[in-house]
Amino acid sequence: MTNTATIIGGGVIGGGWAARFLLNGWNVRVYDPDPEAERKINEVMVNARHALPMLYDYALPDEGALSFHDTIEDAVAGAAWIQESVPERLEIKHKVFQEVQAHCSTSSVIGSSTSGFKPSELQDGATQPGQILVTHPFNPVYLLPLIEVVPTDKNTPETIDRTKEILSVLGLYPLLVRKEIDAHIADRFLEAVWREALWLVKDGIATTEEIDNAIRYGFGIRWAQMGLFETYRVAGGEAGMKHFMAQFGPALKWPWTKLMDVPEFTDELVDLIAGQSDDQSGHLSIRELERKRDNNLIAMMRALKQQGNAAGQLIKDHQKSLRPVLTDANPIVSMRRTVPVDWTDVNGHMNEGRYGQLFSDAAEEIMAHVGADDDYIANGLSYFTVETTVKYLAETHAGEEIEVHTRITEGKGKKLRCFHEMKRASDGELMATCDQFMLHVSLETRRTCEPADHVRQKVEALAALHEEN
Ligand SMILES: NC(=O)C1=CN([C@@H]2O[C@H](COP(=O)(O)OP(=O)(O)OC[C@H]3O[C@@H](n4cnc5c(N)ncnc54)[C@H](O)[C@@H]3O)[C@@H](O)[C@H]2O)C=CC1
Ligand SMILES: C[N+](C)(C)CC(=O)CC(=O)[O-]
Repeated sequence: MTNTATIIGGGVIGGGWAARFLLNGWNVRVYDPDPEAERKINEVMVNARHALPMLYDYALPDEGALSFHDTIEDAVAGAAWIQESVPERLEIKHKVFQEVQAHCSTSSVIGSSTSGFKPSELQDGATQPGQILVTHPFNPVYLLPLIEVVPTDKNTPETIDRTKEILSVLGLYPLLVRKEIDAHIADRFLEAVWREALWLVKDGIATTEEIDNAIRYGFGIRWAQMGLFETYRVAGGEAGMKHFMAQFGPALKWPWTKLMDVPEFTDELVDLIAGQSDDQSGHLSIRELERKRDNNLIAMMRALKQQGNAAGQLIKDHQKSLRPVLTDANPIVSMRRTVPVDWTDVNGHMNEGRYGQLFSDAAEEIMAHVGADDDYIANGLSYFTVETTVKYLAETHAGEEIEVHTRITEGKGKKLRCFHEMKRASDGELMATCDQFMLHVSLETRRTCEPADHVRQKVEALAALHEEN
């Protein structure tokens, strides 16, 4: 039987929750008095359907059914999970819980998206307080996995387990907050950074864009892969966390922040932090952690490069200056590069799919060399590959430098055939070959056509040169 979730309040966050449930095969019933709610949720769904499936290598379950309801009573019928996402006002949330609990099953989980209220404040005056707990998400809920689960002692261990279990089934990461506190864990950081940023803007130190750049070109990328403490453990060098705290401890007394209410770095606190850091990361040496960090950063920055975003666009621009100018040799060295970490697979070597990428990139360099460059393509002419034969001859691994040597083995009219040899740069060992047959096309009709004269002539000249093998 399909599970049912009820979303009370279908704004930014409620819409994200609805999408997360629907795309994981749950039926979703929405209650929101705003007449625009249905349109807004349907718009969120368009983005979510585009985004969430791309995270996975396998298809998601069939989407659940979405329905809108005029009353809370109707909306909560049959719901295993009820997610409250109404505005951050305690009196509105209390009123909603009263009505929800008057009609829902006593076995439903009632999660609140509240950014900052403590669960005990939410439970205050409730008919069945133990049914309500904080399940605080992060925008966009359909993509970001963190859910802060904040219970009180009124919630039974069974309720907490069930909550965590359902969230996990939805692909979410339930982080149990062991003690309730205003704004939970993550929003306390966001608040600290937000408040500092407000001061920097107000005091004319930085613009909003400069602040965003300070985050996204540097520590923001770092945080995404190692968080705060593991990052600082590595920053302590071989001596680790204790050294980091000894070095930067005095800064707690310096005016490095507007938030001057800081804890004293007593021996007890230093030992507590260093001990927890050892438990968390002590199984890896600093060098291993550095390697892990670097591999993560490479994978993330290469993903950002693909999207042309901030640090990724920077790499893209810089890489233009690294692009070699090809020369008319026999063969042409069409590509020289290092195997990146995200090209390897379960066997620890370059995945066969990436050979296709490598030879395709080499072919693009050859295309540009014969005049089928970015401007030519922008004018509606290009080459499409119609056949490739790849032979895998020796393994290659992340970090290895490789070259592609290319010969044009057929170059007449619409036809362009390349024979690529992938070699290890250090000793020239042949590692793979690719016989690639391309046809010249019009990007308008998507059908073959004759190339422009200058391209045809260049292709023919290179084919003649490469015949002399
Ligand atoms: N926007 C954000 O970045 C995040 C917000 N949250 C929390 O999620 C909750 C909702 O915030 P948003 O979605 O941003 O607000 P929002 O303003 O986008 O959506 C609130 C929705 O609740 C509806 N609503 C108002 N009164 C209602 C009622 N009595 N019954 C049912 N629906 C009602 C409104 O029509 C609106 O569609 C808040 O508690 C907020 O702190 C949590 C994480 C992030
Ligand atoms: C600004 N905020 C307090 C509403 C932020 C959150 O609660 C979490 C998020 O998505 O940033």
